[in-house]
Amino acid sequence: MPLPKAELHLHIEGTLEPELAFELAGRNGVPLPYAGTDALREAYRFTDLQSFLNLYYELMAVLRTEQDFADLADAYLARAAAQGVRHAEIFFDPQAHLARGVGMDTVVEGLWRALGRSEEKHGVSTRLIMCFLRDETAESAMRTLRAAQPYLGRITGVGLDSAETGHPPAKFREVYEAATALGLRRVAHAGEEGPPEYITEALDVLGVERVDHGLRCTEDPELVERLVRDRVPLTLCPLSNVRLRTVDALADHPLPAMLDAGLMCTVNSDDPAYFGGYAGDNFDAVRDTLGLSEERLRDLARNSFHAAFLDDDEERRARCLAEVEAYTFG
Ligand SMILES: Nc1ncnc2[nH]cnc12
Ligand SMILES: [Zn+2]
Repeated sequence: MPLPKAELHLHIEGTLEPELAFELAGRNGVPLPYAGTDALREAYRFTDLQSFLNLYYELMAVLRTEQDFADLADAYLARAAAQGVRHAEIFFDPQAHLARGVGMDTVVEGLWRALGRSEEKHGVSTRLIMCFLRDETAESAMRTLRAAQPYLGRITGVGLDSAETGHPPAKFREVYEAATALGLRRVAHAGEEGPPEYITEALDVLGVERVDHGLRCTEDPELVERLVRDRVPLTLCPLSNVRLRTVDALADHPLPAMLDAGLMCTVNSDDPAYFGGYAGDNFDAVRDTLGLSEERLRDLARNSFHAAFLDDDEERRARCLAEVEAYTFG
């Protein structure tokens, strides 16, 4: 039995496995410029974030109907559950779908078909976090927030993703203010490829409650001190960092040093279909390659539930934390 954990950094579009991509392409009559799943997997050789995003957005073309989004989410939840995920906070990128003529209703209601049954079917509780594409305009983000207003019963928070460099968080100040006024929780990708200043800005200007990645905080000792003091959760994604060449090799990943520094780290999969593994695979990789002790792994699991947006279900948080304490490593 795997260690129970919450996954807090997961793009649902990044769970599109080649097999499902071809199945949906066939179902929807969408041509794919790859001979088959092996040829598609061959394309998963990324040099940086942008090289990945190009393929990530291209493959989304196969997602057209509510059932497509439901199938995508259900496949992820089954895999996540098998790797010990008990709670998942799932990002989606509405602008990437709206731009292709797929409506907010199709995306949210489709995802909800799977998420609404997840606790019963997979034993995984869920939250939905709507991300704004930071390489689009602030006006587009604001229009997207307005388009999502009828669905706020299904959406817990907002996030910020896509190409980071040259797109500082402050660009989205007004959108985050509006999201806050609507009662939404706030996270943002920062310090994945971008500088530590983007992390500070996400905290100060956007008021984020967690930082997605936050890897480059290690370059700024004062920022590290602040993140430790304020117990700001960081949603790290070790296998993603290797595939996108944010770190040279997993053995060089700063996770052990970040834990030593007292940072509230969590381990997540980001885009598991593209980066070689789901949440449990990321845990296994950091255990095997970075030599994290069982107590360190348990800390990561504890952190994940403490950092989860479970304030409206403290009973579930407590139950999951009790499972972490009771877990015996095999
Ligand atoms: N790792 C990542 N960074 C930024 N945007 C993303 N969108 C999907 N995965 C992402
Ligand atoms: Zn991400």
